[in-house]
Amino acid sequence: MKLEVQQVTKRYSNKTALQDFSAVFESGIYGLLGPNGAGKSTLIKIIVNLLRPTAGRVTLDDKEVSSLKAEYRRRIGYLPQSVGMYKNFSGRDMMLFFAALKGIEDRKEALKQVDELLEMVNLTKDAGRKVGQYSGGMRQRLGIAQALLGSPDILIFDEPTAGLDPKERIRFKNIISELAIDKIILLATHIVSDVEQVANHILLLKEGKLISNLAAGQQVEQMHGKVWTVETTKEQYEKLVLSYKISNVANLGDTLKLRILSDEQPCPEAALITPTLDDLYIYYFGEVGI
Ligand SMILES: Nc1ncnc2c1ncn2[C@@H]1O[C@H](COP(=O)(O)OP(=O)(O)OP(=O)(O)O)[C@@H](O)[C@H]1O
Repeated sequence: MKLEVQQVTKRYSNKTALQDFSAVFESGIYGLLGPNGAGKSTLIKIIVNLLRPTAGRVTLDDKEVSSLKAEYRRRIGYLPQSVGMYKNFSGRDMMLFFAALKGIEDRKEALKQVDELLEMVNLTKDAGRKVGQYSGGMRQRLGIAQALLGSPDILIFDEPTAGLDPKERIRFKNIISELAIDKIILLATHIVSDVEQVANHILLLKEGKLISNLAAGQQVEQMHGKVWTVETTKEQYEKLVLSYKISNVANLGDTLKLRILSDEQPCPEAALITPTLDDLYIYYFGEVGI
């Protein structure tokens, strides 16, 4: 299975949201990382064939996805940033409705899948409650469950952990890891920890351009020799922050312990340390991805 995005550009009137984006997705988990407005949702909508690119194309096993229609829709599970739901439906009925949209016609099969997925996202005991009474996190979990209906072999999640508490975030990551065999999974997020440890590949998207696409380990590897630690006074910190990107500041009482991102040693006392994906994010995007 090979999903290929070929030189895709998307312009919205005077805004270029995506510029000449190319990537090949084969089975594995791909993390698409970028700050708000980077173009992640635009790319995803183009991949799932909800939006037409201004230029370029998307193919699945060399066939253009726009020509595959229902066949392609059946193979895709998609969690948009916001899933439309009927407030008066129970969680289970909402899922049965999604199952019908997905083309799962056999009622018994639909019920089986719905109950399994509700269990998977920890909503079994709330399955009979109205969706209108669900918390944001519960609705998000229902959204995740609907994406998994029909066991699609391509799963695309836009900001999947929005509204989830830490325990549910871990649960989501475990679900994804278990499902990953022989599937293409794409997770778009600005939250580094969403893709850390779970993604095999990391794509960095900045202002509509793909700036890096590497195996997860290689992404972090490229930061070797660029991450420094140093203990400073507040005054020294105020000087360093003007010239360097700082990925973390720990308050030690009288002093501050800094993580500095720099190609050269920022000050004589600075020592090199092992980089993380957080460091990479701040190196490229200059902001904290929490
Ligand atoms: N329908 C639209 N019309 C005009 N501009 C748009 C439209 N949709 C998105 N944009 C712009 O395109 C750029 C990319 O937006 P997009 O939603 O793809 O980014 P994103 O990385 O998903 O960000 P976020 O996480 O905030 O959704 C942004 O500058 C956005 O304002």
